[in-house]
Amino acid sequence: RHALKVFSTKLKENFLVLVCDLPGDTGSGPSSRNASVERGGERQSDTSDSETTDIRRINQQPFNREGRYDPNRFRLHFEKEGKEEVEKRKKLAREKVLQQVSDKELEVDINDIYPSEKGLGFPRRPSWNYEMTRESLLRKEEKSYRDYLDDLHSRNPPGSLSHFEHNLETWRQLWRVLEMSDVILLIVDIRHPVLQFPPDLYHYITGELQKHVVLVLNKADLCPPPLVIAWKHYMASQFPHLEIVCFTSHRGQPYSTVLQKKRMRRKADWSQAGGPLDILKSCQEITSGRVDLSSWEQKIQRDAVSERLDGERTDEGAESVLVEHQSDSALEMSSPSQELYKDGVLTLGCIGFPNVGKSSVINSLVGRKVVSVSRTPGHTKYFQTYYLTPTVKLCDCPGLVFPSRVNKQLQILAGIYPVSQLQEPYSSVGYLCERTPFLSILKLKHPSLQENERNQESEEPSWTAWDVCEAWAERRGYKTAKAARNDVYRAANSLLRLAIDGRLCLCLRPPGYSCLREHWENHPDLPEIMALQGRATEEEGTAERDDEEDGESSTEPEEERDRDADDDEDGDGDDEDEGFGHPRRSDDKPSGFTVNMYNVLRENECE
Ligand SMILES: Nc1nc2c(ncn2[C@@H]2O[C@H](COP(=O)(O)OP(=O)(O)OP(=O)(O)O)[C@@H](O)[C@H]2O)c(=O)[nH]1
Repeated sequence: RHALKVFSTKLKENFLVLVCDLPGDTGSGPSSRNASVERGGERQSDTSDSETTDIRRINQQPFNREGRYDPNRFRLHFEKEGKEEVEKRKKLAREKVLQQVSDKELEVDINDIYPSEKGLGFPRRPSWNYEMTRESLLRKEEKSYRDYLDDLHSRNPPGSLSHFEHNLETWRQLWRVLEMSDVILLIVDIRHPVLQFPPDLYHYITGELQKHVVLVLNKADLCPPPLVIAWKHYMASQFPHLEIVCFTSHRGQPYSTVLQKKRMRRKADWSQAGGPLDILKSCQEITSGRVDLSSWEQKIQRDAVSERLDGERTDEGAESVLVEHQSDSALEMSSPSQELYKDGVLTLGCIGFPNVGKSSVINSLVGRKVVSVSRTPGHTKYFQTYYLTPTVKLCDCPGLVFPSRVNKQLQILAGIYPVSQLQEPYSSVGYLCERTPFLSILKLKHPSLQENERNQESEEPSWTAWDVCEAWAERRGYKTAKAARNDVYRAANSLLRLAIDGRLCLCLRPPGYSCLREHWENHPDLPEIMALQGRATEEEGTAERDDEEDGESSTEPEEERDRDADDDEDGDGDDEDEGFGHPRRSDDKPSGFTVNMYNVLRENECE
């Protein structure tokens, strides 16, 4: 920490920016996160003072090749589901015939996800003073947290709440980030922003804390531009104090195919992101001259220039950014900063659900890869601060799942749960299939049909979620090890991953979207959104570049792949010729909208 302080001071004086790892930060010090692990008495726990036997810990701490504990993984703690409920859902997935839902059902009102009368807040830090001992403060926090849970459960009958974070330590990190930040970047996935925007958090920040929230509508590349605009307007109408920014870290990418997924990982280029300048503009608006943000603006410009010159940024040319790793002791007896923009520095806090792309946003802002990126929810490293420039600091927070009334199947499709650890993936597959034209995209053959019946003109049999998984297993050749039967569990996992990655894309819509469709499809902001997505130019150039890259091997670090136990490398990588289109529903006719987003991936790409 001493070394870091020295660097921090130099940083301010000379604009010397360094990447710095704490030498002793292997978890052996008494105040490190590993100390928490030791305190917890279990090597693999990230501690929850509020743990009960009803908690399921998700994301087993992985061991790397040498079998060492990885301190950077933060585990989600969700309430265990009853065996009975899981079995019931499995049965339903085998029996219920899938029916396409109406477009109206894709429209989601935020008040249905977070009804105000259900007390769906988040746990607050209880008051404290310097007279209290550390132990008494911790006890008070635990009690307050238990009271919060009791209240929540008294207002919401069993089974009605979504999965949500039960690890008090994660909430403590949120408190700390809220305390030390001047402006909060609340990051959501544009495909379903209302699932990941807890109104209580917004009201707390803008009301009680009197701070600003910048809503980052991330992964804008996965959503048709009219829908991006419609969501932006909806959120602005519901939450008038928000600054709203659209963002993508995968700018100019065609809708991904299985092959493309690997390329995106290999070619992660953070300066390609669309949106950093808009975040800066929002912050300029908010700070209105109280912080000198010119160094940030220059950094963004330099990043853009170096990208144009080099095509690819190298570590040598790129600016490095100092990273300060906060220990858990930093979460304790600290006083909330009352003073905004202390020492002329703007502190931005990054908050969001798991998998919304927080790390990718941070990487894009920082300009080089300092945070590992993972598809596995809950992967963000523990509390870290990035000194972006002498006057701009970024604070990271682990992925947080707030309680809501969203249905669990949808929640899983929104990527909050490590798919490989799902007890029952089939009902989520059913939910997905009822909302996407899965048959035409996946080109499945019903398991009840014999090979010779394939092309016969018989009536299409009805499908259950189980049938879909079975047919997908058949198509991909997923077999169980013992009996060489179709591996439906693996198939279900694979389908869910396609959805989470946006390759079998389910986008929710704001209320009234269908009625106003034409309005959004002719909106004057469309060119702006398309430019952000990097789609204003034709995809041809990208395709050429893709071809050149064939056969290159991934440069993703080995450990990174090891850590992603959730990845289905072999499964997904097998069929490099396969791709899955942005689903086109019956009414997806872009009237008057000249660039057809849905044509970007044609259905026959699957063949
Ligand atoms: N298509 C698309 N995918 C993205 C974008 N940003 C992130 N992703 C993908 O989303 C997944 C999650 O990204 P992360 O940046 O690791 O998300 P996170 O919010 O930090 O996740 P946690 O560590 O779980 O909290 C990864 O597979 C990313 O490649 C984006 O702008 N567009």
